[in-house]
Amino acid sequence: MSIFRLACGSIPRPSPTALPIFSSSIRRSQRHISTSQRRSLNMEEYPTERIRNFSVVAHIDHGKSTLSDRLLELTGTIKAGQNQQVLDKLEVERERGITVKANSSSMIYDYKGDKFLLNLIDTPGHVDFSYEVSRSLGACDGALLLVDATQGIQAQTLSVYELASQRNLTIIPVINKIDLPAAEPDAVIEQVVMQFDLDLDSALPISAKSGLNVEQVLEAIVEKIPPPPASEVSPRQQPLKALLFDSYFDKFRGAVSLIKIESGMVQKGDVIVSHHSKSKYTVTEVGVLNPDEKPTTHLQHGQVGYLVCGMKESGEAHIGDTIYKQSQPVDALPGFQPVKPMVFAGVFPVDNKDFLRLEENVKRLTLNDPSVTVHRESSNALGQGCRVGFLGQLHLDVFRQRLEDEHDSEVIITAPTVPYKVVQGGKERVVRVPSEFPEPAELSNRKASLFEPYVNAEIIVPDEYVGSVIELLSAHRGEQVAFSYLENSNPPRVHLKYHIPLAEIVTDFYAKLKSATSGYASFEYQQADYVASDLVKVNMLIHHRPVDALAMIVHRSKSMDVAKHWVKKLKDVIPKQQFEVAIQAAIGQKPIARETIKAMRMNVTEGLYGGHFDRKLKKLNQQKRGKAKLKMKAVGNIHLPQSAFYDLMKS
Ligand SMILES: Nc1nc2c(ncn2[C@@H]2O[C@H](COP(=O)(O)OP(=O)(O)OP(=O)(O)O)[C@@H](O)[C@H]2O)c(=O)[nH]1
Repeated sequence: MSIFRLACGSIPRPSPTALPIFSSSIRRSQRHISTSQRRSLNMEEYPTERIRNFSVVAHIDHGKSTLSDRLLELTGTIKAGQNQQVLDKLEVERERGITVKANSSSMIYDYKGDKFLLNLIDTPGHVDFSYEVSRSLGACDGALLLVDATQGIQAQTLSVYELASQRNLTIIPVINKIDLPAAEPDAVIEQVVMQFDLDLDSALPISAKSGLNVEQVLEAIVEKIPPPPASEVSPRQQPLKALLFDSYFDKFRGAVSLIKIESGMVQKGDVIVSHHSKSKYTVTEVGVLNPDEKPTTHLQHGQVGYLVCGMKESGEAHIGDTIYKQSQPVDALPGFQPVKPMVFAGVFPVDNKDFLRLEENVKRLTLNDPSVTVHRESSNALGQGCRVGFLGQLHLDVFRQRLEDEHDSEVIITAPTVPYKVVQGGKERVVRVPSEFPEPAELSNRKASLFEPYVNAEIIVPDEYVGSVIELLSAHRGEQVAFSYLENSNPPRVHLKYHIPLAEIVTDFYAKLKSATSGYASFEYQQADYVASDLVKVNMLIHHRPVDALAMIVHRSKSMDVAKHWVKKLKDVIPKQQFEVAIQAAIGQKPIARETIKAMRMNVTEGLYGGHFDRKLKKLNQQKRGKAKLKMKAVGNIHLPQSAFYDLMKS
């Protein structure tokens, strides 16, 4: 089951249209320090029983990155008092204070006289990035389930718990932010323990910010999370089997893979094979992230670290791949579910000359993100561009921001569309661009049937807002599946389950939910099924000519609202002409909404003073006749500048 989620923070936070993602190439390449500057760590000192691989999972903003910082400080991995989210290295992550890319760091913890190697894998909180959470958990034996003591369980707490328990991970509930006056640690502990059927004594109330009780978290990691399963045979005698769970790109060394060794060992000079591509590589370096790269003598059974082997393209480091030694072939590990993009948008340069640069920038940003797809697309109105597929709206917004932040490119991103299915002549095809949508004639003859993707959504909301949330969901064509109260919640909170079209939640749903609940709702979704649907394509016509880049596929019940909204928006950005301009929205040939931009009226009587009434009248009549001529001449001559598209899509 592929997982697609979108979360709505329960604390009001910056607009979701400005959040970040993708490749960690920039961040991680900064980690590379020349080998001579680094001392190798002897991994023989860390047999499996002294290793703990764990993750921190939580709803957004519940404090994962802050807790990670404290753990790194307490173990002396980073200097205390830096008070910055060490694992959030992307500019956008720092700026927005959110994690968008899973990250990891190893730390050495002295516990009762023994040294333990703790491998922490930080995960992003936003649900669009939950594939990152899922694959990070694949490298772990346990997870800290972090819950904000002022907010209690949120929609994503439920989903990350689900992901962790599916993988049979040991879960330690950690109740954070107990320093806040609004914190209710006892109630939240009870809520978490009851909801997930956990041991009451296992819950740890902490403040990641002040460090209160964080030492206990380290102790619990060692005591409660099991070490990776031990093997009877020494790692040197076992065949190497390593799971590639993440990668980043370094411009000097190529793709650097993050691996978990399931069996055997790997060291510099080994010839390894990718199970996925069967390509062979010679290992040039192995090590751990501490949090910067620290080379090690080798990596062995149970350990998590990085591996450099001359992979020139980031795509060669295939996430979920199994790595083995050339001399000892092994069966592949289960790997990961491939994630499919569910939101598609056209990305075009504001200036057509910039296309190649834009394409290169888009590709660079998506290098390390296997969930993104990029294909060339051309539009009559916008010229050459790319059609990019994302996991969700947030994923798209993050991409846009990173493109603008890191590559200094202004881009036009067309209205997002979801993948619809068309069954025609017994054949099924997926439509990701409105231009591929069947013509109304084909639909009216019942030669084609249409299906749209639905999701299973979960919302947790204080009961005072439940009425407005239900209203919002039904306005977005959602159907209620379940309604229940969360236990031990004060104020009472409702847990809603809905079946809702994906298209309804990829536009402004998130913002509406936040405003309807003052930010107190949490929301997430999983891809569900395809349902037969009465869909239409709405074409936008400017001065009777269709503008392909503005066409949209919508449910028939929404077509009128969408049409009115877009003709109005267009009216606001198209400059006045010397003739009247019709802006229409149409289904097939049939217009369903119209706005008119009145002609620019020049004052032709300027300079005629006093009683020249006849001359004024003559001038005005001349102007009228001139306009009629102009109107005819100018049919089809409206040129909508790219900058107008930019304003249109931004507004
Ligand atoms: N008062 C208080 N604030 C905290 C505590 N832990 C985290 N915070 C604050 O909560 C906010 C969110 O913390 P993060 O560590 O960025 O949360 P996160 O879960 O990593 O967020 P995402 O990466 O966006 O999912 C920040 O403003 C932190 O300073 C705590 O124990 N007490």
